[in-house]
Amino acid sequence: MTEKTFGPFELQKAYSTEPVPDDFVLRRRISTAMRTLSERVIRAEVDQATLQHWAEQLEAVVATVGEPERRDSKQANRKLFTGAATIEDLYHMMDFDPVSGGANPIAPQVTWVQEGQEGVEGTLRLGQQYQGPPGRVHGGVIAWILDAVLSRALHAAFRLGVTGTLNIRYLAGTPIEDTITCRARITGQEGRKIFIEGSIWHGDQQTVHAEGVWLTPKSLG
Ligand SMILES: CCCCCCCCCC(=O)SCCNC(=O)CCNC(=O)[C@H](O)C(C)(C)COP(=O)(O)OP(=O)(O)OC[C@H]1O[C@@H](n2cnc3c(N)ncnc32)[C@H](O)[C@@H]1OP(=O)(O)O
Repeated sequence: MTEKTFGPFELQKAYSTEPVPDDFVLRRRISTAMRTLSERVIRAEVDQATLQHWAEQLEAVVATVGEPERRDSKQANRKLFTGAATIEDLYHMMDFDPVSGGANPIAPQVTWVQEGQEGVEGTLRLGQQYQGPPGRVHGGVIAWILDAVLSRALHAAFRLGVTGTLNIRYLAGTPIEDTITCRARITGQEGRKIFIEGSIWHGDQQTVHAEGVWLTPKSLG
């Protein structure tokens, strides 16, 4: 049987509907364990002997992993633009994303509840490792997440671009260890410049407003 292949506009749908490749089932398990571990060890009240034991066990895992060769993600990207990307290629492009990528151990996991031309909405919960002021999410982490959420609104509208400018207004503290909601939508376009706005909410309270300009590359615009 010929393997199914995909182009840029099928990427999002295929990623959410095709079966997860076997190796990504395992890559996601590894990343979930690493994310859980990083949340649990932060500020853990344990004795010196326990810390020593954890350090040795983790150093042993790092030594076992070594420095494996990596696949070149540019190749998968090129295949996508000619409609020749396999599901494995799509996972190599999407699943290591630093926000929401299931196979990236540092990626906060967003549950997308809406994705379309009219905008995107997702929920997430950030743990202790993302704390800035006590009980609140670090401002830089908020910018990191919103860059990805506003980019997602661009992709959901079948457009491509890179962040040119991202302005963030912190309206109130955003809590860690509770569910927060992120939203974004395209508000306008002038030539290659696409204007996007976004927000973070805790319940009914808006804690962050963001607006930015994304630039479609000259080669595509
Ligand atoms: C291809 C898709 C890949 C998707 C991957 C996921 C992306 C996730 C989001 C990211 O994190 S992207 C990474 C962070 N961003 C970057 O690394 C971008 C680095 N900067 C650049 O590559 C260039 O500076 C940029 C493409 C943004 C602009 O260069 P150009 O040579 O295309 O801009 P040009 O000088 O031709 O200006 C075109 C218009 O855009 C305006 N402009 C240029 N840079 C701007 C900027 N930085 N912000 C806002 N507007 C900008 C400029 O004033 C002008 O406006 P007007 O047409 O009205 O005169």
